[in-house]
Amino acid sequence: MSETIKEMDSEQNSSGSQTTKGETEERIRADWVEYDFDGQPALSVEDLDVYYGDEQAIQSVSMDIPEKSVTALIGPSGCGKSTFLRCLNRMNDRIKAARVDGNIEFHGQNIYDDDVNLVELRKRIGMVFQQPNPFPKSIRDNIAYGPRKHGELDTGLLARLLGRDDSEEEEELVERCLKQAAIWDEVNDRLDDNALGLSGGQQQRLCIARCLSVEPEVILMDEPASALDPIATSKIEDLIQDLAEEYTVVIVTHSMQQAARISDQTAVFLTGGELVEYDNTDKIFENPESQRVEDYITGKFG
Ligand SMILES: Nc1ncnc2c1ncn2[C@@H]1O[C@H](COP(=O)(O)OP(=O)(O)OP(=O)(O)O)[C@@H](O)[C@H]1O
Repeated sequence: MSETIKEMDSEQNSSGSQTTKGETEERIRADWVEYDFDGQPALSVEDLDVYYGDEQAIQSVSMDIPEKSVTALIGPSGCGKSTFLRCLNRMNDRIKAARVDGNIEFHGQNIYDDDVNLVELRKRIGMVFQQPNPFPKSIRDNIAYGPRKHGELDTGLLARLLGRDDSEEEEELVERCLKQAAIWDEVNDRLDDNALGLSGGQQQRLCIARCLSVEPEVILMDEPASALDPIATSKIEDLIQDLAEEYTVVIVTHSMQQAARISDQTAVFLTGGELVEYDNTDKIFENPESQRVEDYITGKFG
């Protein structure tokens, strides 16, 4: 693998002539060691390229993301981890300069097909960001907002008058999501308080509970603990591992220790948006195939 990368860096093939993009992609694929896992992929990424204007941020990435497990995306700053993560629920569509080529299959459909309903897609593939971003509303409303918006909960005066008040269902949903996100015990006596009054770690767990309220299958997390202290981080890490029993979690992290602690498989991206190695987390950290990955993990660069 490392030889391939060196060759690619020089942009010359063995006969000394310039390498075309097609040849480069072919070589990435030819050298690629497929990550073999038991079970089903939740998402299958094939030949993904992402450009911001003329700059390529992701280069011909293919990978299957196993369901109900934690997949960590690691690599040095600017290597494309967040860009890749945002492709998985089409958040890059919101960035004007971004252009995405390739396929990402979710339940047999390419999420980049024209007829994909983005609201529905992002409901099934939710996202948690680096900075906790609760709505400036009550704790209860943070959880109930999504289901109300999607028409799954009907509450309030009109609903009561029409005899289809879902207040009881809402109470159950709020409790279930807050319990799943391991924050119920800390907030159950103040559900009507403003969420902005919670600590950073509590706000982040509330955001995870909010994401769960619309019953996603996949949860994308972009450095969800990087703004938190070690105790809050540890709670988020425990929570992520618990969630992976039911959900597929994909997490971008700058912390190799965190990836090693909580993930089942790790994908290592290196500069230029190449996915250089993707394997079982123990294998990546103990015996990587690629010299460049070993150098990165042992701190020789990055
Ligand atoms: N909205 C944008 N517009 C233009 N270029 C962008 C945009 N977002 C990212 N990039 C560029 O794409 C490349 C990959 O960025 P990205 O944020 O995905 O990397 P990263 O690995 O997540 O970095 P970090 O670890 O620092 O968050 C970088 O060169 C970055 O400058």
